[in-house]
Amino acid sequence: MISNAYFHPLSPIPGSKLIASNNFLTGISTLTGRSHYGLDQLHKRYGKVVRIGTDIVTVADKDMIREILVTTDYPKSIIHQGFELNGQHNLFSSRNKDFHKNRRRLVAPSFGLQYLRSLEPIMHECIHVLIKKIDELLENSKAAKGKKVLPQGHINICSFMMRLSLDIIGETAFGQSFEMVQDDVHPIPGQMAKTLRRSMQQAFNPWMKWIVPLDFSFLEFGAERVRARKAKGEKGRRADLLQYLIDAQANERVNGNGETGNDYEDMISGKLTDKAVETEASVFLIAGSETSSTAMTFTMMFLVKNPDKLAKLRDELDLATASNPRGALPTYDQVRNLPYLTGCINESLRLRPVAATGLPREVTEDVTMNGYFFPKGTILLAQFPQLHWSDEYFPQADKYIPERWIPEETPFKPVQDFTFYPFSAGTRNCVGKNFAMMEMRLILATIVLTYDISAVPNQREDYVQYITTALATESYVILMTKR
Ligand code: HEM
Repeated sequence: MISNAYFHPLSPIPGSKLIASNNFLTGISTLTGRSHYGLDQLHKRYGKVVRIGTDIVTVADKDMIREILVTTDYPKSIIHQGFELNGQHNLFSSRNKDFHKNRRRLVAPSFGLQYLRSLEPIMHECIHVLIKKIDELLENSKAAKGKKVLPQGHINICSFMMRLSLDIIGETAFGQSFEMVQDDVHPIPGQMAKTLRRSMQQAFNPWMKWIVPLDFSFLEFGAERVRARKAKGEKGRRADLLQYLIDAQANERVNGNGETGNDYEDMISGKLTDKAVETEASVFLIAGSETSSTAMTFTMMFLVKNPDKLAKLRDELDLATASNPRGALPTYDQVRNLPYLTGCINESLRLRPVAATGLPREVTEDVTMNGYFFPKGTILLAQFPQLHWSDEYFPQADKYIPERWIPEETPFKPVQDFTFYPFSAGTRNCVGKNFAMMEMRLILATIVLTYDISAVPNQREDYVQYITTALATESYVILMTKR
Protein backbone atom coordinates (compact mmCIF):
# COMPACT_ATOMS: atom_id res chain seq x y z
CA MET A 1 0.00 0.00 0.00
CA ILE A 2 2.81 2.41 0.81
CA SER A 3 4.48 1.67 -2.50
CA ASN A 4 1.15 2.24 -4.33
CA ALA A 5 0.66 5.54 -2.57
CA TYR A 6 4.16 6.98 -2.87
CA PHE A 7 6.15 5.13 -5.56
CA HIS A 8 3.55 4.29 -8.22
CA PRO A 9 3.71 6.16 -11.59
CA LEU A 10 0.34 7.75 -10.60
CA SER A 11 1.71 8.97 -7.23
CA PRO A 12 2.24 12.59 -8.37
CA ILE A 13 -1.50 12.93 -9.04
CA PRO A 14 -3.30 14.82 -6.25
CA GLY A 15 -5.62 12.96 -3.91
CA SER A 16 -5.81 11.25 -0.55
CA LYS A 17 -2.82 8.89 -0.17
CA LEU A 18 -5.01 6.47 1.78
CA ILE A 19 -7.63 6.26 -0.99
CA ALA A 20 -4.92 6.08 -3.68
CA SER A 21 -3.09 3.23 -1.98
CA ASN A 22 -5.73 0.58 -2.86
CA ASN A 23 -8.93 0.01 -4.86
CA PHE A 24 -10.82 -1.29 -1.85
CA LEU A 25 -12.12 2.03 -0.49
CA THR A 26 -13.42 3.21 -3.87
CA GLY A 27 -14.96 -0.24 -4.41
CA ILE A 28 -16.68 -0.14 -1.03
CA SER A 29 -18.04 3.36 -1.70
CA THR A 30 -19.95 2.01 -4.72
CA LEU A 31 -21.90 -0.34 -2.41
CA THR A 32 -23.74 2.63 -0.94
CA GLY A 33 -24.76 4.02 -4.34
CA ARG A 34 -23.60 7.42 -3.07
CA SER A 35 -20.06 7.59 -4.39
CA HIS A 36 -21.02 10.56 -6.61
CA TYR A 37 -21.30 12.72 -3.47
CA GLY A 38 -17.80 11.61 -2.41
CA LEU A 39 -16.36 12.25 -5.88
CA ASP A 40 -17.77 15.78 -5.84
CA GLN A 41 -16.11 16.42 -2.47
CA LEU A 42 -12.78 15.01 -3.69
CA HIS A 43 -12.78 17.27 -6.76
CA LYS A 44 -13.62 20.29 -4.61
CA ARG A 45 -10.72 19.47 -2.33
CA TYR A 46 -8.01 18.26 -4.74
CA GLY A 47 -8.85 19.85 -8.11
CA LYS A 48 -9.76 18.64 -11.58
CA VAL A 49 -7.62 15.48 -11.66
CA VAL A 50 -7.74 13.21 -8.61
CA ARG A 51 -6.37 9.72 -7.97
CA ILE A 52 -8.98 7.53 -6.28
CA GLY A 53 -7.37 4.08 -6.39
CA THR A 54 -4.20 2.22 -7.31
CA ASP A 55 -4.97 2.65 -10.99
CA ILE A 56 -8.12 4.82 -11.02
CA VAL A 57 -8.09 8.56 -11.71
CA THR A 58 -11.15 10.80 -11.87
CA VAL A 59 -10.88 13.62 -14.41
CA ALA A 60 -13.01 16.79 -14.38
CA ASP A 61 -11.00 18.86 -16.84
CA LYS A 62 -12.91 19.91 -19.97
CA ASP A 63 -10.09 19.33 -22.48
CA MET A 64 -9.10 16.02 -20.94
CA ILE A 65 -12.70 14.75 -20.94
CA ARG A 66 -12.94 15.62 -24.61
CA GLU A 67 -9.65 13.78 -25.23
CA ILE A 68 -10.84 10.70 -23.29
CA LEU A 69 -14.34 10.40 -24.74
CA VAL A 70 -14.06 11.93 -28.19
CA THR A 71 -10.60 12.63 -29.64
CA THR A 72 -8.69 9.51 -28.60
CA ASP A 73 -11.95 7.76 -27.69
CA TYR A 74 -10.46 5.30 -25.20
CA PRO A 75 -12.17 1.92 -24.93
CA LYS A 76 -14.49 1.12 -22.05
CA SER A 77 -12.79 -0.21 -18.93
CA ILE A 78 -12.68 -3.66 -17.41
CA ILE A 79 -15.55 -2.51 -15.16
CA HIS A 80 -17.89 -2.86 -18.15
CA GLN A 81 -17.17 -6.58 -18.30
CA GLY A 82 -19.66 -6.82 -15.44
CA PHE A 83 -22.40 -6.10 -17.98
CA GLU A 84 -21.80 -9.11 -20.18
CA LEU A 85 -25.10 -10.95 -20.46
CA ASN A 86 -25.62 -14.61 -21.44
CA GLY A 87 -21.80 -14.83 -21.54
CA GLN A 88 -22.02 -12.54 -24.58
CA HIS A 89 -20.29 -9.29 -25.40
CA ASN A 90 -22.98 -6.75 -26.19
CA LEU A 91 -23.28 -3.22 -27.49
CA PHE A 92 -23.09 -1.71 -24.01
CA SER A 93 -20.44 -3.92 -22.39
CA SER A 94 -18.01 -4.48 -25.24
CA ARG A 95 -14.46 -3.18 -24.89
CA ASN A 96 -13.34 -4.42 -28.28
CA LYS A 97 -13.45 -1.73 -30.96
CA ASP A 98 -13.98 -4.11 -33.90
CA PHE A 99 -16.81 -5.92 -32.16
CA HIS A 100 -18.38 -2.64 -31.20
CA LYS A 101 -18.11 -1.14 -34.66
CA ASN A 102 -19.78 -4.15 -36.24
CA ARG A 103 -22.53 -4.49 -33.65
CA ARG A 104 -23.27 -0.76 -33.62
CA ARG A 105 -23.55 -0.76 -37.45
CA LEU A 106 -26.20 -3.46 -37.17
CA VAL A 107 -28.15 -2.04 -34.23
CA ALA A 108 -27.94 1.76 -34.56
CA PRO A 109 -30.34 2.21 -37.54
CA SER A 110 -33.20 0.95 -35.34
CA PHE A 111 -32.83 4.26 -33.47
CA GLY A 112 -32.79 6.37 -36.63
CA LEU A 113 -35.41 9.14 -36.63
CA GLN A 114 -37.30 7.59 -39.51
CA TYR A 115 -37.66 4.17 -37.89
CA LEU A 116 -38.51 5.71 -34.52
CA ARG A 117 -41.56 7.37 -36.02
CA SER A 118 -43.14 3.93 -36.32
CA LEU A 119 -42.92 3.63 -32.51
CA GLU A 120 -45.14 6.64 -31.87
CA PRO A 121 -48.42 4.66 -31.78
CA ILE A 122 -46.88 2.19 -29.31
CA MET A 123 -45.71 5.01 -27.05
CA HIS A 124 -49.13 6.68 -27.32
CA GLU A 125 -50.86 3.47 -26.32
CA CYS A 126 -48.73 3.19 -23.17
CA ILE A 127 -49.25 6.89 -22.32
CA HIS A 128 -53.04 6.41 -22.64
CA VAL A 129 -52.87 3.68 -19.99
CA LEU A 130 -50.95 6.07 -17.73
CA ILE A 131 -53.52 8.84 -18.09
CA LYS A 132 -56.35 6.41 -17.38
CA LYS A 133 -54.58 5.13 -14.29
CA ILE A 134 -53.78 8.59 -12.93
CA ASP A 135 -57.38 9.70 -13.59
CA GLU A 136 -58.64 6.69 -11.64
CA LEU A 137 -56.41 7.59 -8.69
CA LEU A 138 -57.44 11.24 -8.83
CA GLU A 139 -61.07 10.19 -8.61
CA ASN A 140 -60.44 7.74 -5.83
CA SER A 141 -57.04 7.50 -4.17
CA LYS A 142 -58.05 4.11 -2.71
CA ALA A 143 -57.88 2.68 -6.26
CA ALA A 144 -54.13 2.16 -5.56
CA LYS A 145 -54.60 -1.57 -5.17
CA GLY A 146 -52.03 -3.08 -2.82
CA LYS A 147 -50.08 0.21 -2.70
CA LYS A 148 -49.69 2.88 -0.09
CA VAL A 149 -52.78 5.10 -0.28
CA LEU A 150 -51.69 8.72 -0.68
CA PRO A 151 -53.84 11.75 0.20
CA GLN A 152 -56.31 12.75 -2.52
CA GLY A 153 -54.57 14.33 -5.53
CA HIS A 154 -51.10 13.16 -4.47
CA ILE A 155 -49.39 11.03 -7.13
CA ASN A 156 -46.03 9.30 -6.83
CA ILE A 157 -44.73 10.44 -10.20
CA CYS A 158 -41.37 8.73 -9.70
CA SER A 159 -43.06 5.33 -9.47
CA PHE A 160 -45.25 6.04 -12.51
CA MET A 161 -42.33 7.20 -14.65
CA MET A 162 -40.39 4.03 -13.82
CA ARG A 163 -43.39 1.83 -14.59
CA LEU A 164 -44.24 3.68 -17.79
CA SER A 165 -40.72 3.53 -19.19
CA LEU A 166 -40.60 -0.20 -18.43
CA ASP A 167 -43.89 -0.71 -20.28
CA ILE A 168 -42.67 1.29 -23.28
CA ILE A 169 -39.38 -0.55 -23.54
CA GLY A 170 -41.21 -3.88 -22.98
CA GLU A 171 -43.54 -3.07 -25.87
CA THR A 172 -40.79 -1.87 -28.20
CA ALA A 173 -37.97 -4.29 -27.37
CA PHE A 174 -40.05 -7.43 -26.68
CA GLY A 175 -43.43 -6.69 -28.21
CA GLN A 176 -45.13 -6.98 -24.83
CA SER A 177 -45.84 -4.47 -22.09
CA PHE A 178 -44.97 -5.44 -18.53
CA GLU A 179 -48.26 -3.77 -17.55
CA MET A 180 -46.46 -2.05 -14.71
CA VAL A 181 -48.55 1.11 -14.97
CA GLN A 182 -51.71 -0.93 -14.73
CA ASP A 183 -50.80 -3.56 -12.12
CA ASP A 184 -47.18 -3.11 -11.00
CA VAL A 185 -46.79 -6.82 -10.25
CA HIS A 186 -44.63 -8.22 -13.08
CA PRO A 187 -41.64 -9.95 -11.41
CA ILE A 188 -39.07 -9.35 -14.17
CA PRO A 189 -38.28 -5.62 -13.65
CA GLY A 190 -37.63 -6.09 -9.92
CA GLN A 191 -35.47 -9.16 -10.47
CA MET A 192 -33.52 -7.40 -13.20
CA ALA A 193 -32.92 -4.30 -11.06
CA LYS A 194 -31.62 -6.40 -8.17
CA THR A 195 -29.23 -8.39 -10.35
CA LEU A 196 -27.90 -5.32 -12.14
CA ARG A 197 -27.30 -3.47 -8.92
CA ARG A 198 -25.28 -6.43 -7.66
CA SER A 199 -23.37 -6.84 -10.91
CA MET A 200 -22.30 -3.19 -10.78
CA GLN A 201 -21.19 -3.59 -7.17
CA GLN A 202 -19.24 -6.71 -8.15
CA ALA A 203 -17.58 -4.91 -11.06
CA PHE A 204 -15.90 -2.62 -8.49
CA ASN A 205 -15.63 -5.32 -5.81
CA PRO A 206 -14.69 -8.60 -7.55
CA TRP A 207 -14.41 -10.39 -4.17
CA MET A 208 -18.22 -10.18 -3.87
CA LYS A 209 -18.63 -12.76 -6.65
CA TRP A 210 -17.90 -15.51 -4.18
CA ILE A 211 -20.43 -14.24 -1.65
CA VAL A 212 -23.44 -13.16 -3.73
CA PRO A 213 -24.05 -15.10 -6.95
CA LEU A 214 -25.89 -13.27 -9.72
CA ASP A 215 -29.27 -14.44 -10.95
CA PHE A 216 -29.57 -13.69 -14.66
CA SER A 217 -32.75 -15.73 -15.14
CA PHE A 218 -34.62 -12.54 -16.15
CA LEU A 219 -32.84 -12.81 -19.49
CA GLU A 220 -34.94 -15.87 -20.31
CA PHE A 221 -38.04 -13.67 -20.40
CA GLY A 222 -36.59 -11.65 -23.26
CA ALA A 223 -35.23 -14.70 -25.02
CA GLU A 224 -38.68 -16.32 -24.97
CA ARG A 225 -40.28 -13.21 -26.44
CA VAL A 226 -37.71 -13.13 -29.24
CA ARG A 227 -38.26 -16.81 -30.05
CA ALA A 228 -42.04 -16.35 -30.01
CA ARG A 229 -41.84 -13.41 -32.46
CA LYS A 230 -39.57 -15.36 -34.80
CA ALA A 231 -41.82 -18.41 -34.65
CA LYS A 232 -44.77 -16.32 -35.84
CA GLY A 233 -42.81 -15.26 -38.94
CA GLU A 234 -44.53 -12.71 -41.19
CA LYS A 235 -47.75 -12.94 -39.15
CA GLY A 236 -45.95 -11.66 -36.05
CA ARG A 237 -44.39 -8.70 -37.89
CA ARG A 238 -44.71 -5.40 -36.01
CA ALA A 239 -42.76 -2.15 -36.40
CA ASP A 240 -40.63 -2.08 -33.25
CA LEU A 241 -37.02 -2.42 -32.07
CA LEU A 242 -37.21 -6.20 -31.85
CA GLN A 243 -38.46 -6.51 -35.42
CA TYR A 244 -35.58 -4.33 -36.55
CA LEU A 245 -33.06 -6.70 -34.93
CA ILE A 246 -34.77 -9.76 -36.42
CA ASP A 247 -34.75 -8.19 -39.88
CA ALA A 248 -31.11 -7.11 -39.52
CA GLN A 249 -30.18 -10.68 -38.65
CA ALA A 250 -32.06 -12.01 -41.70
CA ASN A 251 -30.36 -9.44 -43.97
CA GLU A 252 -26.91 -10.36 -42.71
CA ARG A 253 -27.64 -13.98 -43.55
CA VAL A 254 -28.92 -13.13 -47.04
CA ASN A 255 -25.82 -10.98 -47.67
CA GLY A 256 -23.46 -13.78 -46.68
CA ASN A 257 -22.50 -12.11 -43.37
CA GLY A 258 -24.46 -14.53 -41.20
CA GLU A 259 -23.10 -16.80 -38.49
CA THR A 260 -20.27 -19.21 -39.27
CA GLY A 261 -21.37 -21.80 -36.73
CA ASN A 262 -18.31 -21.22 -34.57
CA ASP A 263 -20.04 -19.78 -31.50
CA TYR A 264 -16.96 -18.11 -30.02
CA GLU A 265 -15.77 -16.58 -33.32
CA ASP A 266 -19.30 -15.37 -34.07
CA MET A 267 -19.56 -13.80 -30.64
CA ILE A 268 -16.27 -11.92 -30.71
CA SER A 269 -16.75 -10.69 -34.27
CA GLY A 270 -20.15 -9.22 -33.37
CA LYS A 271 -22.32 -11.41 -35.69
CA LEU A 272 -26.04 -11.20 -35.06
CA THR A 273 -26.57 -14.73 -33.80
CA ASP A 274 -29.85 -15.80 -32.18
CA LYS A 275 -28.24 -15.28 -28.78
CA ALA A 276 -27.00 -11.84 -29.83
CA VAL A 277 -30.50 -10.72 -30.86
CA GLU A 278 -31.88 -11.92 -27.51
CA THR A 279 -29.06 -10.22 -25.64
CA GLU A 280 -29.32 -6.86 -27.40
CA ALA A 281 -33.09 -6.74 -26.78
CA SER A 282 -32.32 -7.19 -23.07
CA VAL A 283 -29.65 -4.47 -23.29
CA PHE A 284 -32.37 -2.08 -24.50
CA LEU A 285 -34.47 -3.02 -21.49
CA ILE A 286 -31.59 -2.39 -19.10
CA ALA A 287 -30.22 0.77 -20.73
CA GLY A 288 -33.57 2.24 -21.68
CA SER A 289 -35.75 2.09 -18.56
CA GLU A 290 -34.25 3.64 -15.42
CA THR A 291 -32.41 6.24 -17.54
CA SER A 292 -35.45 7.84 -19.17
CA SER A 293 -37.64 7.45 -16.11
CA THR A 294 -35.16 9.17 -13.79
CA ALA A 295 -34.68 11.99 -16.29
CA MET A 296 -38.46 12.52 -16.50
CA THR A 297 -38.94 12.41 -12.73
CA PHE A 298 -36.21 14.98 -12.19
CA THR A 299 -37.59 17.21 -14.95
CA MET A 300 -40.99 17.20 -13.25
CA MET A 301 -39.38 17.80 -9.89
CA PHE A 302 -37.59 20.89 -11.22
CA LEU A 303 -40.76 22.10 -12.94
CA VAL A 304 -43.01 21.92 -9.89
CA LYS A 305 -40.34 23.65 -7.83
CA ASN A 306 -40.10 26.43 -10.45
CA PRO A 307 -43.75 27.32 -11.22
CA ASP A 308 -42.73 30.23 -13.51
CA LYS A 309 -40.81 27.79 -15.74
CA LEU A 310 -43.70 25.35 -15.64
CA ALA A 311 -46.13 28.08 -16.73
CA LYS A 312 -43.86 29.04 -19.60
CA LEU A 313 -43.64 25.43 -20.74
CA ARG A 314 -47.42 25.08 -20.53
CA ASP A 315 -47.84 28.17 -22.76
CA GLU A 316 -45.47 26.72 -25.34
CA LEU A 317 -47.28 23.37 -25.33
CA ASP A 318 -50.77 24.93 -25.46
CA LEU A 319 -49.77 26.91 -28.52
CA ALA A 320 -48.19 23.92 -30.27
CA THR A 321 -51.25 21.71 -29.72
CA ALA A 322 -53.99 24.35 -30.06
CA SER A 323 -55.62 22.52 -32.97
CA ASN A 324 -55.92 19.19 -31.11
CA PRO A 325 -59.38 17.95 -30.10
CA ARG A 326 -59.88 17.73 -26.32
CA GLY A 327 -58.14 14.69 -24.81
CA ALA A 328 -55.95 14.04 -27.86
CA LEU A 329 -52.33 13.28 -27.05
CA PRO A 330 -49.65 15.61 -28.45
CA THR A 331 -48.00 14.11 -31.51
CA TYR A 332 -44.28 13.77 -31.97
CA ASP A 333 -44.35 16.30 -34.80
CA GLN A 334 -45.95 18.81 -32.47
CA VAL A 335 -43.37 18.46 -29.69
CA ARG A 336 -40.11 17.45 -31.36
CA ASN A 337 -38.77 20.96 -32.03
CA LEU A 338 -40.11 22.95 -29.10
CA PRO A 339 -37.20 24.99 -27.71
CA TYR A 340 -38.53 25.46 -24.19
CA LEU A 341 -39.44 21.79 -23.75
CA THR A 342 -35.96 20.84 -24.93
CA GLY A 343 -34.46 23.45 -22.58
CA CYS A 344 -36.41 21.99 -19.64
CA ILE A 345 -35.14 18.47 -20.39
CA ASN A 346 -31.55 19.58 -21.03
CA GLU A 347 -31.44 21.57 -17.83
CA SER A 348 -32.62 18.57 -15.84
CA LEU A 349 -30.06 16.28 -17.56
CA ARG A 350 -27.41 18.87 -16.75
CA LEU A 351 -28.22 19.06 -13.04
CA ARG A 352 -28.99 15.36 -12.58
CA PRO A 353 -27.07 13.38 -15.23
CA VAL A 354 -27.97 9.70 -15.18
CA ALA A 355 -24.29 8.74 -15.10
CA ALA A 356 -23.54 10.77 -11.97
CA THR A 357 -20.30 8.93 -11.17
CA GLY A 358 -18.78 9.61 -14.61
CA LEU A 359 -17.82 7.25 -17.40
CA PRO A 360 -14.90 4.83 -16.99
CA ARG A 361 -12.42 4.40 -19.86
CA GLU A 362 -9.11 2.53 -20.00
CA VAL A 363 -5.74 3.84 -21.17
CA THR A 364 -4.36 1.38 -23.74
CA GLU A 365 -0.79 2.75 -24.01
CA ASP A 366 1.32 4.87 -21.66
CA VAL A 367 0.27 8.45 -22.28
CA THR A 368 0.93 11.98 -21.02
CA MET A 369 -2.18 14.17 -21.06
CA ASN A 370 -2.21 17.78 -19.89
CA GLY A 371 1.08 17.15 -18.09
CA TYR A 372 -0.20 14.06 -16.22
CA PHE A 373 1.39 10.68 -16.93
CA PHE A 374 -1.02 7.72 -17.11
CA PRO A 375 0.51 4.25 -17.52
CA LYS A 376 -1.22 1.64 -19.71
CA GLY A 377 -4.14 0.10 -17.83
CA THR A 378 -5.09 3.26 -15.89
CA ILE A 379 -8.85 3.66 -15.57
CA LEU A 380 -9.89 7.24 -16.23
CA LEU A 381 -13.30 8.28 -14.96
CA ALA A 382 -14.50 11.00 -17.35
CA GLN A 383 -16.24 13.08 -14.68
CA PHE A 384 -18.49 15.12 -16.97
CA PRO A 385 -21.06 15.95 -14.21
CA GLN A 386 -18.38 18.23 -12.76
CA LEU A 387 -18.53 20.28 -15.98
CA HIS A 388 -22.34 20.40 -15.79
CA TRP A 389 -22.18 21.74 -12.23
CA SER A 390 -19.42 24.28 -12.83
CA ASP A 391 -20.11 28.04 -12.83
CA GLU A 392 -17.20 28.33 -15.26
CA TYR A 393 -19.32 26.76 -18.03
CA PHE A 394 -22.84 27.20 -16.69
CA PRO A 395 -23.28 30.53 -14.84
CA GLN A 396 -25.51 30.13 -11.76
CA ALA A 397 -24.91 26.43 -12.25
CA ASP A 398 -27.04 25.31 -9.32
CA LYS A 399 -30.17 27.06 -10.71
CA TYR A 400 -32.73 25.49 -13.06
CA ILE A 401 -32.69 27.89 -16.02
CA PRO A 402 -34.11 26.28 -19.22
CA GLU A 403 -33.58 29.63 -21.04
CA ARG A 404 -29.82 29.05 -21.07
CA TRP A 405 -30.40 26.51 -23.88
CA ILE A 406 -32.24 28.99 -26.11
CA PRO A 407 -29.82 31.39 -27.87
CA GLU A 408 -32.42 34.21 -28.21
CA GLU A 409 -33.46 34.00 -24.56
CA THR A 410 -30.36 33.16 -22.58
CA PRO A 411 -29.02 35.83 -20.23
CA PHE A 412 -25.61 34.13 -20.56
CA LYS A 413 -23.08 33.41 -23.30
CA PRO A 414 -24.16 30.43 -25.45
CA VAL A 415 -23.36 27.01 -23.93
CA GLN A 416 -19.87 25.98 -25.04
CA ASP A 417 -19.23 22.82 -27.02
CA PHE A 418 -17.85 19.84 -25.07
CA THR A 419 -19.28 20.91 -21.71
CA PHE A 420 -22.54 18.90 -21.79
CA TYR A 421 -22.41 15.10 -21.98
CA PRO A 422 -25.70 13.62 -20.71
CA PHE A 423 -25.64 10.98 -23.46
CA SER A 424 -21.82 10.79 -23.53
CA ALA A 425 -19.99 11.40 -26.82
CA GLY A 426 -17.68 9.71 -29.31
CA THR A 427 -18.27 6.24 -30.71
CA ARG A 428 -19.72 5.04 -27.38
CA ASN A 429 -22.37 7.71 -27.07
CA CYS A 430 -25.92 6.67 -26.24
CA VAL A 431 -27.42 4.81 -29.18
CA GLY A 432 -30.87 5.31 -27.66
CA LYS A 433 -30.68 9.12 -27.42
CA ASN A 434 -33.32 9.80 -30.10
CA PHE A 435 -35.63 7.19 -28.59
CA ALA A 436 -35.20 8.70 -25.12
CA MET A 437 -35.75 12.27 -26.29
CA MET A 438 -38.88 11.25 -28.20
CA GLU A 439 -40.27 9.35 -25.22
CA MET A 440 -39.48 12.14 -22.76
CA ARG A 441 -40.93 14.87 -24.98
CA LEU A 442 -44.18 12.94 -25.52
CA ILE A 443 -44.68 12.02 -21.89
CA LEU A 444 -43.71 15.34 -20.31
CA ALA A 445 -45.82 17.25 -22.83
CA THR A 446 -48.82 15.00 -22.15
CA ILE A 447 -48.62 15.40 -18.39
CA VAL A 448 -48.16 19.18 -18.47
CA LEU A 449 -51.03 19.54 -20.97
CA THR A 450 -53.41 17.21 -19.14
CA TYR A 451 -52.91 18.15 -15.49
CA ASP A 452 -52.21 21.10 -13.25
CA ILE A 453 -49.20 19.96 -11.27
CA SER A 454 -47.58 21.45 -8.19
CA ALA A 455 -45.04 20.65 -5.51
CA VAL A 456 -45.55 18.71 -2.29
CA PRO A 457 -42.99 20.14 0.18
CA ASN A 458 -40.53 18.39 2.48
CA GLN A 459 -39.60 15.34 0.45
CA ARG A 460 -36.20 13.70 0.27
CA GLU A 461 -34.40 14.42 -2.99
CA ASP A 462 -31.10 12.61 -2.47
CA TYR A 463 -30.20 10.19 -5.20
CA VAL A 464 -28.16 7.04 -5.62
CA GLN A 465 -26.33 5.53 -8.54
CA TYR A 466 -25.86 1.79 -8.87
CA ILE A 467 -26.28 1.40 -12.63
CA THR A 468 -27.79 4.78 -13.35
CA THR A 469 -29.08 7.57 -11.14
CA ALA A 470 -32.35 7.16 -9.24
CA LEU A 471 -34.04 8.85 -6.29
CA ALA A 472 -32.92 7.07 -3.11
CA THR A 473 -36.49 6.76 -1.83
CA GLU A 474 -37.85 5.65 -5.26
CA SER A 475 -40.58 8.16 -4.56
CA TYR A 476 -41.42 11.70 -5.57
CA VAL A 477 -44.96 12.86 -4.96
CA ILE A 478 -46.60 15.76 -6.77
CA LEU A 479 -50.06 17.26 -6.52
CA MET A 480 -52.13 16.73 -9.66
CA THR A 481 -55.56 17.89 -10.77
CA LYS A 482 -57.16 17.32 -14.14
CA ARG A 483 -57.18 20.48 -16.23
C1 HEM B 1 -32.52 9.98 -20.68
C2 HEM B 1 -32.25 8.80 -21.15
C3 HEM B 1 -30.86 8.25 -21.39
C4 HEM B 1 -29.65 8.74 -21.00
C5 HEM B 1 -29.36 10.04 -20.22
C6 HEM B 1 -28.63 7.82 -21.49
C7 HEM B 1 -27.27 7.98 -21.30
C8 HEM B 1 -26.31 7.12 -21.79
C9 HEM B 1 -24.89 7.27 -21.57
C10 HEM B 1 -24.23 8.37 -20.74
C11 HEM B 1 -24.27 6.24 -22.22
C12 HEM B 1 -22.76 5.94 -22.24
C13 HEM B 1 -22.46 4.92 -21.16
C14 HEM B 1 -20.99 4.57 -21.01
O1 HEM B 1 -20.17 5.07 -21.72
O2 HEM B 1 -20.69 3.76 -20.11
C15 HEM B 1 -25.29 5.44 -22.85
C16 HEM B 1 -25.05 4.32 -23.61
C17 HEM B 1 -26.04 3.51 -24.13
N1 HEM B 1 -27.40 3.73 -24.07
FE1 HEM B 1 -28.32 5.32 -23.22
N2 HEM B 1 -29.27 6.80 -22.14
C18 HEM B 1 -30.62 7.02 -22.13
C19 HEM B 1 -31.61 6.24 -22.70
C20 HEM B 1 -31.38 5.11 -23.46
C21 HEM B 1 -32.40 4.34 -24.11
C22 HEM B 1 -33.89 4.68 -24.09
C23 HEM B 1 -31.78 3.28 -24.72
C24 HEM B 1 -32.37 2.15 -25.53
C25 HEM B 1 -33.61 1.94 -25.77
C26 HEM B 1 -30.35 3.40 -24.44
C27 HEM B 1 -29.39 2.51 -24.88
C28 HEM B 1 -28.03 2.67 -24.70
C29 HEM B 1 -27.05 1.74 -25.19
C30 HEM B 1 -27.33 0.42 -25.93
C31 HEM B 1 -25.78 2.26 -24.86
C32 HEM B 1 -24.42 1.69 -25.23
C33 HEM B 1 -24.04 2.28 -26.59
C34 HEM B 1 -22.69 1.90 -27.11
O3 HEM B 1 -21.75 1.71 -26.34
O4 HEM B 1 -22.57 1.84 -28.36
N3 HEM B 1 -30.16 4.52 -23.69
N4 HEM B 1 -26.53 5.99 -22.57
